[in-house]
Amino acid sequence: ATGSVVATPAQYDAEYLSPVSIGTPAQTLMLDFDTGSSDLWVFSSETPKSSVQGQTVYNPSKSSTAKKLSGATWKISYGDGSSSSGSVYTDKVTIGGLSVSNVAVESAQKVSREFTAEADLDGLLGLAFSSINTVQPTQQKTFFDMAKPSLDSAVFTADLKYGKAGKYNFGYIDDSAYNGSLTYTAVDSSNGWWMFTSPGYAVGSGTLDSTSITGIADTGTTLLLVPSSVVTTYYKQIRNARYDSSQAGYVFPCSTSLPSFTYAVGNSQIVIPGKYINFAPVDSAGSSCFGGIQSDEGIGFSIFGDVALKAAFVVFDGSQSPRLGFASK
Ligand SMILES: O=C(CNCCc1c[nH]c2ccccc12)Nc1scc(-c2ccccc2)c1C(=O)NCc1ccccc1
Repeated sequence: ATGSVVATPAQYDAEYLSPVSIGTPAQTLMLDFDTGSSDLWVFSSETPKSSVQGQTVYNPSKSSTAKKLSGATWKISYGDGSSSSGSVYTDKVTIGGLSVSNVAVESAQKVSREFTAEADLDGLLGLAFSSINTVQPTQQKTFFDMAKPSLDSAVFTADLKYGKAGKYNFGYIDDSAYNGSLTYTAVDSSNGWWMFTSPGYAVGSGTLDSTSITGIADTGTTLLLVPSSVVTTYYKQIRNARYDSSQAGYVFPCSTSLPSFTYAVGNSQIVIPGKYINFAPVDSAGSSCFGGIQSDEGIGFSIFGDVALKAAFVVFDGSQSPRLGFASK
Protein backbone atom coordinates (compact mmCIF):
# COMPACT_ATOMS: atom_id res chain seq x y z
CA ALA A 1 0.00 0.00 0.00
CA THR A 2 0.93 3.66 -0.40
CA GLY A 3 -0.52 7.05 0.58
CA SER A 4 -0.07 10.65 -0.51
CA VAL A 5 -1.43 13.75 1.20
CA VAL A 6 -1.06 17.51 0.78
CA ALA A 7 0.75 19.61 3.41
CA THR A 8 -0.65 23.15 3.46
CA PRO A 9 1.35 25.91 5.19
CA ALA A 10 -0.24 28.00 7.93
CA GLN A 11 0.63 31.72 8.08
CA TYR A 12 4.41 32.38 7.79
CA ASP A 13 4.91 28.61 7.16
CA ALA A 14 4.72 28.30 10.97
CA GLU A 15 3.38 24.78 10.54
CA TYR A 16 2.00 22.57 7.76
CA LEU A 17 -1.41 20.94 8.04
CA SER A 18 -2.68 17.75 6.37
CA PRO A 19 -6.20 16.20 6.29
CA VAL A 20 -6.52 12.96 8.27
CA SER A 21 -9.71 10.88 8.40
CA ILE A 22 -10.46 9.16 11.70
CA GLY A 23 -13.23 6.68 12.47
CA THR A 24 -16.40 5.41 10.79
CA PRO A 25 -18.01 7.41 9.28
CA ALA A 26 -14.87 9.46 8.61
CA GLN A 27 -14.19 12.50 10.76
CA THR A 28 -11.60 14.60 8.90
CA LEU A 29 -9.23 16.72 10.99
CA MET A 30 -6.28 18.93 9.94
CA LEU A 31 -3.18 17.59 11.69
CA ASP A 32 0.44 18.81 11.88
CA PHE A 33 2.66 15.87 10.84
CA ASP A 34 5.49 15.99 13.34
CA THR A 35 8.72 14.01 12.85
CA GLY A 36 9.89 15.48 16.19
CA SER A 37 7.35 13.65 18.37
CA SER A 38 5.46 10.34 18.45
CA ASP A 39 1.92 10.97 19.69
CA LEU A 40 -1.15 11.25 17.45
CA TRP A 41 -3.28 13.57 19.55
CA VAL A 42 -6.42 15.47 18.62
CA PHE A 43 -8.85 18.05 19.86
CA SER A 44 -11.93 16.03 20.81
CA SER A 45 -15.38 15.97 22.34
CA GLU A 46 -13.50 15.61 25.65
CA THR A 47 -11.60 18.92 25.23
CA PRO A 48 -13.10 21.63 27.45
CA LYS A 49 -15.26 23.94 25.35
CA SER A 50 -13.31 26.95 26.67
CA SER A 51 -10.14 25.45 25.17
CA VAL A 52 -11.66 24.90 21.70
CA GLN A 53 -11.53 28.04 19.55
CA GLY A 54 -12.39 27.03 16.00
CA GLN A 55 -10.76 23.60 15.89
CA THR A 56 -12.56 20.56 14.45
CA VAL A 57 -12.93 17.90 17.15
CA TYR A 58 -12.88 14.09 17.01
CA ASN A 59 -15.90 12.50 18.68
CA PRO A 60 -15.19 8.81 19.40
CA SER A 61 -18.79 8.14 20.44
CA LYS A 62 -19.79 8.91 16.84
CA SER A 63 -17.39 6.34 15.39
CA SER A 64 -18.52 2.70 15.14
CA THR A 65 -14.86 1.58 14.96
CA ALA A 66 -13.63 3.54 18.01
CA LYS A 67 -12.63 1.56 21.09
CA LYS A 68 -11.58 3.13 24.39
CA LEU A 69 -8.12 1.98 25.48
CA SER A 70 -9.19 1.51 29.06
CA GLY A 71 -6.91 2.98 31.72
CA ALA A 72 -4.59 4.58 29.17
CA THR A 73 -3.48 8.21 29.49
CA TRP A 74 -0.99 10.47 27.73
CA LYS A 75 0.74 13.75 28.52
CA ILE A 76 3.20 15.69 26.37
CA SER A 77 5.01 19.00 26.67
CA TYR A 78 7.22 20.81 24.15
CA GLY A 79 10.17 23.17 24.42
CA ASP A 80 8.03 26.24 23.82
CA GLY A 81 6.14 25.47 27.02
CA SER A 82 3.07 24.18 25.22
CA SER A 83 1.47 20.93 26.41
CA SER A 84 -1.55 18.64 26.15
CA SER A 85 -2.84 15.48 27.83
CA GLY A 86 -5.82 13.12 27.97
CA SER A 87 -7.30 9.68 27.28
CA VAL A 88 -6.76 7.16 24.46
CA TYR A 89 -8.93 5.41 21.86
CA THR A 90 -8.02 3.13 19.00
CA ASP A 91 -9.70 3.74 15.67
CA LYS A 92 -9.24 3.52 11.91
CA VAL A 93 -7.01 6.28 10.50
CA THR A 94 -6.82 7.09 6.78
CA ILE A 95 -4.18 9.35 5.22
CA GLY A 96 -4.20 10.00 1.49
CA GLY A 97 -5.83 6.69 0.66
CA LEU A 98 -3.79 4.64 3.13
CA SER A 99 -6.03 3.12 5.83
CA VAL A 100 -4.73 1.61 9.06
CA SER A 101 -6.94 0.05 11.73
CA ASN A 102 -6.51 0.15 15.50
CA VAL A 103 -4.29 3.23 15.55
CA ALA A 104 -3.94 4.93 18.95
CA VAL A 105 -5.82 8.23 18.74
CA GLU A 106 -5.02 10.34 21.79
CA SER A 107 -7.98 12.47 22.84
CA ALA A 108 -7.09 15.81 24.47
CA GLN A 109 -8.76 16.47 27.81
CA LYS A 110 -6.35 19.37 28.38
CA VAL A 111 -4.53 21.62 25.89
CA SER A 112 -2.34 24.65 26.66
CA ARG A 113 -3.31 28.08 25.40
CA GLU A 114 -0.74 27.93 22.57
CA PHE A 115 -2.77 25.14 20.95
CA THR A 116 -6.13 26.78 21.67
CA ALA A 117 -4.79 29.84 19.80
CA GLU A 118 -4.01 27.78 16.67
CA ALA A 119 -7.55 27.70 15.29
CA ASP A 120 -6.56 25.75 12.16
CA LEU A 121 -4.64 23.01 13.98
CA ASP A 122 -6.83 20.11 15.14
CA GLY A 123 -3.93 18.04 16.51
CA LEU A 124 -0.54 16.48 15.82
CA LEU A 125 0.46 13.24 14.10
CA GLY A 126 3.77 12.02 15.49
CA LEU A 127 6.28 10.47 13.06
CA ALA A 128 9.33 10.13 15.29
CA PHE A 129 10.10 6.69 16.77
CA SER A 130 7.47 4.91 18.88
CA SER A 131 10.00 4.67 21.74
CA ILE A 132 9.08 8.24 22.76
CA ASN A 133 5.30 7.83 22.58
CA THR A 134 3.91 9.10 25.90
CA VAL A 135 0.92 6.74 26.42
CA GLN A 136 0.93 4.97 29.77
CA PRO A 137 0.83 2.25 31.07
CA THR A 138 1.20 0.69 27.59
CA GLN A 139 3.23 2.74 25.07
CA GLN A 140 1.54 2.94 21.65
CA LYS A 141 2.90 2.76 18.09
CA THR A 142 2.94 5.69 15.66
CA PHE A 143 0.75 5.69 12.55
CA PHE A 144 3.89 4.97 10.47
CA ASP A 145 4.86 1.93 12.60
CA MET A 146 1.27 0.62 12.37
CA ALA A 147 1.24 1.17 8.59
CA LYS A 148 4.70 -0.31 7.93
CA PRO A 149 3.71 -3.97 7.40
CA SER A 150 1.33 -2.97 4.60
CA LEU A 151 3.55 -0.35 2.94
CA ASP A 152 5.24 -1.16 -0.39
CA SER A 153 8.43 0.21 1.17
CA ALA A 154 9.09 1.14 4.83
CA VAL A 155 9.52 4.83 4.10
CA PHE A 156 7.73 8.15 4.17
CA THR A 157 8.86 11.36 2.50
CA ALA A 158 8.43 15.06 3.35
CA ASP A 159 8.28 17.58 0.53
CA LEU A 160 7.46 20.86 2.31
CA LYS A 161 7.52 24.10 0.34
CA TYR A 162 8.01 27.84 0.87
CA GLY A 163 4.61 29.53 1.05
CA LYS A 164 2.74 26.85 -0.88
CA ALA A 165 1.39 23.34 -0.49
CA GLY A 166 3.78 20.40 -0.37
CA LYS A 167 3.28 16.68 0.22
CA TYR A 168 3.83 13.76 2.55
CA ASN A 169 4.03 10.36 0.81
CA PHE A 170 3.95 6.98 2.52
CA GLY A 171 5.38 3.72 1.16
CA TYR A 172 7.21 5.03 -1.89
CA ILE A 173 9.70 7.59 -3.15
CA ASP A 174 8.52 9.89 -5.97
CA ASP A 175 11.73 10.30 -7.98
CA SER A 176 10.12 13.10 -10.04
CA ALA A 177 9.83 15.28 -6.91
CA TYR A 178 13.52 16.14 -6.61
CA ASN A 179 16.57 17.07 -8.66
CA GLY A 180 19.72 14.99 -8.98
CA SER A 181 20.10 12.11 -6.56
CA LEU A 182 19.29 11.37 -2.94
CA THR A 183 22.16 11.41 -0.44
CA TYR A 184 21.55 9.12 2.52
CA THR A 185 23.03 9.69 5.95
CA ALA A 186 23.03 7.60 9.15
CA VAL A 187 20.38 8.08 11.83
CA ASP A 188 20.88 7.64 15.58
CA SER A 189 17.36 6.77 16.79
CA SER A 190 18.47 5.90 20.33
CA ASN A 191 16.69 8.96 21.74
CA GLY A 192 13.58 8.42 19.62
CA TRP A 193 14.31 11.14 17.05
CA TRP A 194 15.55 11.17 13.45
CA MET A 195 19.00 12.39 14.57
CA PHE A 196 21.88 12.85 12.13
CA THR A 197 25.13 14.79 11.83
CA SER A 198 25.66 17.40 9.13
CA PRO A 199 29.42 17.62 8.46
CA GLY A 200 29.47 21.33 7.69
CA TYR A 201 27.73 24.54 6.76
CA ALA A 202 28.23 27.70 4.71
CA VAL A 203 26.80 31.21 4.76
CA GLY A 204 25.94 32.77 1.39
CA SER A 205 28.52 32.03 -1.29
CA GLY A 206 31.20 31.37 1.35
CA THR A 207 33.29 28.25 1.68
CA LEU A 208 32.05 25.28 3.69
CA ASP A 209 32.98 25.47 7.38
CA SER A 210 33.63 21.90 8.56
CA THR A 211 31.93 22.48 11.91
CA SER A 212 29.59 19.49 12.22
CA ILE A 213 26.03 20.02 13.41
CA THR A 214 24.23 17.12 15.13
CA GLY A 215 20.48 17.54 15.15
CA ILE A 216 17.07 16.10 14.39
CA ALA A 217 14.97 16.29 11.22
CA ASP A 218 11.86 17.83 12.75
CA THR A 219 8.83 18.84 10.65
CA GLY A 220 7.02 19.89 13.86
CA THR A 221 9.48 22.70 14.69
CA THR A 222 9.24 25.82 12.56
CA LEU A 223 12.78 27.18 12.64
CA LEU A 224 16.36 25.99 12.12
CA LEU A 225 17.92 25.88 15.61
CA VAL A 226 21.73 25.53 15.54
CA PRO A 227 24.72 26.17 17.86
CA SER A 228 25.22 29.81 18.87
CA SER A 229 28.60 29.91 17.09
CA VAL A 230 26.84 29.14 13.80
CA VAL A 231 24.08 31.67 14.51
CA THR A 232 26.64 34.40 15.23
CA THR A 233 28.54 33.62 12.03
CA TYR A 234 25.34 33.82 9.98
CA TYR A 235 24.02 37.12 11.35
CA LYS A 236 27.48 38.74 11.32
CA GLN A 237 26.97 38.87 7.54
CA ILE A 238 23.89 41.10 7.94
CA ARG A 239 24.65 44.72 8.73
CA ASN A 240 21.47 45.59 10.68
CA ALA A 241 20.85 42.23 12.34
CA ARG A 242 20.88 42.26 16.12
CA TYR A 243 19.98 40.02 19.05
CA ASP A 244 16.70 41.33 20.51
CA SER A 245 16.44 40.09 24.11
CA SER A 246 12.74 40.95 24.27
CA GLN A 247 12.14 38.59 21.34
CA ALA A 248 14.84 36.16 22.54
CA GLY A 249 16.29 35.93 19.08
CA TYR A 250 17.98 37.67 16.16
CA VAL A 251 15.92 40.23 14.26
CA PHE A 252 16.66 42.43 11.25
CA PRO A 253 14.83 45.03 9.13
CA CYS A 254 12.13 43.24 7.11
CA SER A 255 13.55 44.79 3.91
CA THR A 256 16.92 43.10 4.39
CA SER A 257 18.03 40.76 1.61
CA LEU A 258 19.40 37.74 3.46
CA PRO A 259 22.31 35.43 2.59
CA SER A 260 21.51 31.76 2.01
CA PHE A 261 22.47 29.05 4.51
CA THR A 262 23.91 25.75 3.25
CA TYR A 263 24.03 22.57 5.33
CA ALA A 264 26.01 19.54 4.23
CA VAL A 265 24.48 16.06 4.15
CA GLY A 266 27.18 13.45 3.53
CA ASN A 267 29.08 14.63 0.45
CA SER A 268 26.20 16.78 -0.82
CA GLN A 269 24.70 20.09 0.25
CA ILE A 270 21.24 21.61 0.76
CA VAL A 271 21.00 25.36 0.13
CA ILE A 272 18.34 27.29 2.08
CA PRO A 273 17.58 30.45 0.04
CA GLY A 274 17.89 33.68 2.03
CA LYS A 275 14.18 34.50 1.73
CA TYR A 276 13.33 31.29 3.67
CA ILE A 277 15.28 32.79 6.61
CA ASN A 278 12.93 35.76 7.03
CA PHE A 279 10.40 34.09 9.32
CA ALA A 280 7.89 36.79 10.29
CA PRO A 281 7.49 40.42 11.41
CA VAL A 282 7.91 40.83 15.18
CA ASP A 283 5.61 43.87 15.36
CA SER A 284 2.42 44.98 13.62
CA ALA A 285 4.41 47.84 12.06
CA GLY A 286 6.31 45.10 10.24
CA SER A 287 9.57 46.99 10.53
CA SER A 288 11.68 44.30 12.16
CA CYS A 289 11.53 40.61 11.27
CA PHE A 290 12.44 37.50 13.27
CA GLY A 291 15.16 35.28 11.82
CA GLY A 292 14.46 31.72 10.70
CA ILE A 293 17.84 30.62 12.09
CA GLN A 294 18.15 30.82 15.89
CA SER A 295 20.15 29.23 18.69
CA ASP A 296 19.69 25.64 19.93
CA GLU A 297 20.99 26.80 23.36
CA GLY A 298 19.71 24.57 26.16
CA ILE A 299 18.21 21.86 23.94
CA GLY A 300 21.24 19.56 23.80
CA PHE A 301 21.13 19.13 20.02
CA SER A 302 20.21 21.14 16.93
CA ILE A 303 16.82 21.07 15.26
CA PHE A 304 16.50 21.03 11.46
CA GLY A 305 12.96 22.38 11.45
CA ASP A 306 10.74 23.48 8.55
CA VAL A 307 13.08 26.35 7.52
CA ALA A 308 15.75 23.73 6.73
CA LEU A 309 13.56 20.85 5.54
CA LYS A 310 11.48 22.86 3.04
CA ALA A 311 14.67 23.41 1.02
CA ALA A 312 14.90 19.65 0.45
CA PHE A 313 13.07 16.47 -0.49
CA VAL A 314 13.52 14.29 2.60
CA VAL A 315 13.23 10.50 2.84
CA PHE A 316 12.56 9.07 6.31
CA ASP A 317 13.66 5.47 5.81
CA GLY A 318 12.20 3.33 8.60
CA SER A 319 13.76 0.06 7.49
CA GLN A 320 15.74 -2.23 9.81
CA SER A 321 18.56 0.36 10.03
CA PRO A 322 16.83 3.74 9.74
CA ARG A 323 18.45 6.44 7.63
CA LEU A 324 17.60 9.86 6.18
CA GLY A 325 17.83 10.78 2.51
CA PHE A 326 18.10 14.37 1.27
CA ALA A 327 17.88 15.81 -2.23
CA SER A 328 17.67 19.34 -3.61
CA LYS A 329 14.53 20.27 -5.55
O1 LIG B 1 8.72 18.86 20.01
C1 LIG B 1 9.21 18.84 18.93
C2 LIG B 1 8.34 18.69 17.70
N1 LIG B 1 6.97 18.93 18.02
C3 LIG B 1 6.59 20.35 18.22
C4 LIG B 1 5.09 20.44 18.34
C5 LIG B 1 4.66 21.82 18.69
C6 LIG B 1 5.01 22.53 19.82
N2 LIG B 1 4.38 23.73 19.81
C7 LIG B 1 3.63 23.83 18.68
C8 LIG B 1 2.81 24.87 18.21
C9 LIG B 1 2.15 24.68 17.00
C10 LIG B 1 2.32 23.50 16.28
C11 LIG B 1 3.13 22.47 16.75
C12 LIG B 1 3.78 22.65 17.95
N3 LIG B 1 10.52 18.97 18.68
C13 LIG B 1 11.40 19.19 19.70
S1 LIG B 1 12.67 18.09 20.03
C14 LIG B 1 13.32 19.04 21.30
C15 LIG B 1 12.56 20.17 21.50
C16 LIG B 1 12.90 21.16 22.47
C17 LIG B 1 13.20 20.78 23.77
C18 LIG B 1 13.58 21.75 24.69
C19 LIG B 1 13.66 23.11 24.32
C20 LIG B 1 13.34 23.48 23.02
C21 LIG B 1 12.96 22.51 22.09
C22 LIG B 1 11.45 20.25 20.59
C23 LIG B 1 10.44 21.33 20.59
O2 LIG B 1 9.93 21.67 21.62
N4 LIG B 1 10.13 21.87 19.39
C24 LIG B 1 9.10 22.90 19.31
C25 LIG B 1 9.65 24.27 19.56
C26 LIG B 1 11.01 24.48 19.69
C27 LIG B 1 11.49 25.77 19.95
C28 LIG B 1 10.61 26.83 20.05
C29 LIG B 1 9.23 26.61 19.89
C30 LIG B 1 8.76 25.31 19.65
